[in-house]
Amino acid sequence: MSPSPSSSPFRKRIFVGTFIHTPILSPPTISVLENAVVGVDERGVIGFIEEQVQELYDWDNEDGDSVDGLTKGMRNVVVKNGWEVKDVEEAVVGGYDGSGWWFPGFVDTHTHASQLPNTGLFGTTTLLDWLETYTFPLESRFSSLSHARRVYSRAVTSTICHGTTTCAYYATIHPESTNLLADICMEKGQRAFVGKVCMDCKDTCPDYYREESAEASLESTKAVVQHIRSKDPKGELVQPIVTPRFAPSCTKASLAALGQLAEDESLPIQTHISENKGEIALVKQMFPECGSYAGVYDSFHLLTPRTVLAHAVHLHDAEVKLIQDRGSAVSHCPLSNTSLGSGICPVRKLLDHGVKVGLGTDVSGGGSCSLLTAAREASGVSRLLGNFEELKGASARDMERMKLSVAECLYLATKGGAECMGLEKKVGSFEVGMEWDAQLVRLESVPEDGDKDGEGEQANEGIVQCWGNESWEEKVAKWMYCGDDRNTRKVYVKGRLVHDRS
Ligand SMILES: O=c1[nH]c(=O)c2nc[nH]c2[nH]1
Ligand SMILES: [Zn+2]
Repeated sequence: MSPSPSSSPFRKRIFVGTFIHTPILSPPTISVLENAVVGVDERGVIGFIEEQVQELYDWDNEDGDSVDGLTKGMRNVVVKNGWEVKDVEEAVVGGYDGSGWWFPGFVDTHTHASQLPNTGLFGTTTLLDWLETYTFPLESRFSSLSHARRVYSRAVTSTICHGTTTCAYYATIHPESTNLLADICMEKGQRAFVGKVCMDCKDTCPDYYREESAEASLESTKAVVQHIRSKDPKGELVQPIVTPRFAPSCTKASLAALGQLAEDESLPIQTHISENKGEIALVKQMFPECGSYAGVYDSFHLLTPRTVLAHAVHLHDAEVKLIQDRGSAVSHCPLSNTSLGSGICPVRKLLDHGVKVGLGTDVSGGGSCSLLTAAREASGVSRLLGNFEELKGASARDMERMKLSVAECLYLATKGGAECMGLEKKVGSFEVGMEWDAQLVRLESVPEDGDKDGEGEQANEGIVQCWGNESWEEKVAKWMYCGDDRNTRKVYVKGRLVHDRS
């Protein structure tokens, strides 16, 4: 049986090696803690962090062999921090040869677990015809629980294998299969936000969704909230999230009821905003009295400090200001924006206005569930945006500022995402008191004096190689630009090992 979110199936552990994280955005910083030990207690909480520990890897020191698998340096740190060595279950060593490091788990602020089977399918469509052609028919199949189990098990496993320790999921309109998605996250140990999709507007939703009324949508959302809270009352691992699909899918009655529910129950909210110009025109036509797309959500009390808005590609300045005033966040989904030809989200502008920004994979608009790929794409499109601004006559300095650095992209993938989801005190960086949501990253280490011409060695085709002369910052850049799930060797959530590829 899998442990409940609050149970404690393990004892104290120490994690050893190099720890890299991006704890601050301004100035963008890749912080490297070498020869370090992180102590994680029975609750999965970081109890201490010690850097530059002496005799850390000295398994055969003057005391003879290591005691209980802990070297003298490790034991000294444990005792110095008030723990007893006998209470430490194990020392998990990550990459002491310079080719591996511990990194915070990724926070995916926007994806659709139900759309996994359509990954890579969009043809020549853009948002509105893509929804009609590919997405609505696919999602209608989730009235079947066996179908839902098959897809959701694979979706959660895939994101975990790619280092995603927190994920904000859209399910579908079906409450039972949405509950199942939440159960699967709990079983597999992933931190998650799970939302039943609300879409009750008869003019914009397909015929086979006709049974969804504003009342039904609200009642089934409440049922999902209750189900998740019955299993995880404090939301330690999985939380419900109010999910109006996007303004055009919902009636005013439904938007109003969902805004009220979120307020009454202090629930987070996720939706889409300003992704595509046709969508924006539709919103203007459906909600002329609201002034703007962001104004629609604001009118229905759906713009809150716990709201995450996916895409935000074409916002007007006044909308950016409104979103910032309300403390809402943006999930930047660069791969999806590119695939569906939606445009490029001006992330620098959002950050300059003080809007919280994280990254989303947005499967299946996006063709990969990897947040590492999203970080890479965020860098790529930001560099292109600089060129577009140049065409519009921006200064060279402004053009240069559009580019997001490796440190910034990885910040968005970790701590930035945690801020969007209201989890910044728990996850996203390595600090005492935060929870151990982490991934062990390894590059392929190429031996300095290996076999001639690699003879006798199995070249690991395509995996990022580390030649021994790179700085830590360069290794991290190689990982972001060329890495994949083969580099993600172990994944922990709240101290629990949820993936082991080593
Ligand atoms: O990228 C997107 N994926 C969706 O499923 C969706 N629904 C509304 N708007 C959307 N955008
Ligand atoms: Zn989406």
